[in-house]
Amino acid sequence: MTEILRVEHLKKSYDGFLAVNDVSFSVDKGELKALIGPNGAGKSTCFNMLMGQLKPTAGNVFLDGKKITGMRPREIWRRGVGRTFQITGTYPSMSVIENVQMALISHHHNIFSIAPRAWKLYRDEAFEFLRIVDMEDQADRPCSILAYGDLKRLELAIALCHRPRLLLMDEPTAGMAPSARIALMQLVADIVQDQGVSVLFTEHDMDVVFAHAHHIMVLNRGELITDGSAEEVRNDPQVQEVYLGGGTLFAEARDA
Ligand SMILES: Nc1ncnc2c1ncn2[C@@H]1O[C@H](COP(=O)(O)OP(=O)(O)OP(=O)(O)O)[C@@H](O)[C@H]1O
Repeated sequence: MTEILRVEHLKKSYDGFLAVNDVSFSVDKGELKALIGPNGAGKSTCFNMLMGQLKPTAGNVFLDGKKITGMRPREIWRRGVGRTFQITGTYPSMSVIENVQMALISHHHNIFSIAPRAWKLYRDEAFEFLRIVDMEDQADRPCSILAYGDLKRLELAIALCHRPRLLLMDEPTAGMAPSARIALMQLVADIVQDQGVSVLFTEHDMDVVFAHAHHIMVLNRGELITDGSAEEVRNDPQVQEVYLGGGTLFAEARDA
């Protein structure tokens, strides 16, 4: 497999406190990889450095072999790294398809196409993206009345409009019912397989992680303690110590 993302010796210190300490890993093309760890392990800090929102204290990030460390978020996004957030960012006053059309207008650099003409633009293409997330029958519904799980799927369609080669998903199933979580991640896994996009995601729900991730990395107190298959991670004594020996993650998974 060819790697799309390489992270080398990444470090982030907040006033002397090492939130991420010497983390190195890679993500392959077409890979669905999870970054897990207890609360405060450094997952968001790591994501924010990959996306350019935070400047690393040390270390480097390479996309397709090119150094992107220290680049602005927009430049990293332009190079093909997309992101979805824990809190969805759709426009509630618009319909489902209009939200996708807005993303396509931005993708095609057509931001001067102001309404009313704008709503005719890219409608067929928008339908294609809604089809990918199985929402074409909801195209003309206002976003404000969508169920939370549908909003998440819409957000995924919007992220795909920019044809990301790598998608970073920060707790994609946060706030969802357990059955809806599995369904959303199944959709993501299908997209990875059908579109060849790579996905790196953080997640607290272990059922979701172990059901879908090709590989799993475990971060604990800023350090990467393992990076392997579900089987390797499950049997890793350090991981068992973190989660069974007083860590919070298994408890959260059980209570979910
Ligand atoms: N801006 C900041 N200033 C100081 N400390 C911070 C800042 N942001 C995060 N931290 C600390 O860095 C550590 C890692 O935080 P981070 O949010 O990256 O963890 P996380 O694994 O994403 O946690 P969670 O699962 O709860 O979202 C925590 O101890 C946190 O308190």
